[in-house]
Amino acid sequence: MTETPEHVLVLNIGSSSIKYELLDMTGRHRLATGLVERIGQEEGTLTHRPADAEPYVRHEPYPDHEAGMAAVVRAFAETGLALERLSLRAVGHRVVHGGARFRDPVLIDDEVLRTIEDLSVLAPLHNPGNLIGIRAALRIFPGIPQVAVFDTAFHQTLPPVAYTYAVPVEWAAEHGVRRYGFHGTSYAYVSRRAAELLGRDPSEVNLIVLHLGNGASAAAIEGGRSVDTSMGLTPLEGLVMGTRSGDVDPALPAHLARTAGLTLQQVDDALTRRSGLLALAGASDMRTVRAKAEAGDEGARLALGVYCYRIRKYVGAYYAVLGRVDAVVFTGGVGENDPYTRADSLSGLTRLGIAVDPERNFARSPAERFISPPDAEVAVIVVPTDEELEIAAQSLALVRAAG
Ligand SMILES: Nc1ncnc2c1ncn2[C@@H]1O[C@H](COP(=O)(O)OP(=O)(O)O)[C@@H](O)[C@H]1O
Ligand SMILES: CC(=O)OP(=O)(O)O
Ligand SMILES: [Mg+2]
Repeated sequence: MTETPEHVLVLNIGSSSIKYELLDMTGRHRLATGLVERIGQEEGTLTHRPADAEPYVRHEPYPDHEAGMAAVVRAFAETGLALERLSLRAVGHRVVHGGARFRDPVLIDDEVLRTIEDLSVLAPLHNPGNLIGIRAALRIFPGIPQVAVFDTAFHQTLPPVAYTYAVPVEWAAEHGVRRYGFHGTSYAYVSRRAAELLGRDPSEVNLIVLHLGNGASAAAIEGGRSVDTSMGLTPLEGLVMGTRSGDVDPALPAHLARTAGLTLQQVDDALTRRSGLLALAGASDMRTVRAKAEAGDEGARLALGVYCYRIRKYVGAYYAVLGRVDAVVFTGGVGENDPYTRADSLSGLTRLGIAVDPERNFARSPAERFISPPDAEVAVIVVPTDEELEIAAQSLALVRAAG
């Protein structure tokens, strides 16, 4: 018997880009992936990659997300995969900030849209783009269930001691001031895969997971549930990132207002868009930073030192939080591909049972793999994340449950 294919389109939309994947969830394989870049600029680029044909590339202006989405639909049609003929089961959207409201994926309606809009102030690099994309998709795919999958949802299990800031309590009640955490879709996927690789049920394993991409965060996962994570009220707290500072003294904005005359907006903008690797090394992309460091650039060397030192501090902290750690797991573009970051950030931790085997660590491979020595007390594992597959699976499960 041949099964009816179940197609899900996944959209991960930023302020000037649309990343998408079309998955056939029956066989769990990708039919196409793609990216529209530089939306709103004079010339944009669409790169569409069908699974079984040459990439389809277009250079043309995409004045807004609607135009970008229309170009995506066209790219599918011109490469022989008309979306309307596939009868999509769902469109799954990555939404970064869901506040305390969403523990699970939801079908998008006007009220959900309003809540995502209200939360935009807490994720200014992410939610506004997510919203524009959702609205465009609602118009382009009328009648197809649209599902929001939130980065914050997986961290709704954080205990009060981990999510409470020691600040005036009315800020929490009136302004939602607490820690939320992000990259949850990635943590859900990666922690389940890590448990499988360890041959144990997720409820039995304690993990420290390091999601190191453009945005970067760490999470302590106890028995499959997130109990602490390094991002907080917004995706600015915690580790050093491409353009974000991560942890700083909270007195910094007031200090700069008094001494440099900067406005709060200017400081916020600098900490979000002009800090991190970009500030210290002059580049936000890890590959460029590594190349500069190898060429002797002192700023790039310091940036890498600060980046890895911050990760090591969080690993130590989460070891203390968990008490027992079965594995440290690396994921995200940097975590999956940069053996130097993995080695540096776990150096000096042998007393905790954490070590990286140089040969395994430097072996080039895109696959899931152990990089700790064979007899290590704590496993160190690389697990390529797949947020799109997780979003598609969660979206389909919701649509099926909704009948
Ligand atoms: N081979 C590599 N070595 C070091 N860093 C890499 C490598 N490949 C990708 N990266 C880094 O991964 C980061 C992007 O991670 P990714 O998870 O793709 O980002 P995003 O958060 O946008 O999804 C960039 O800093 C990039 O330089
Ligand atoms: C929440 C977040 O930081 O996401 P990204 O890594 O995609 O920027
Ligand atoms: Mg990512």
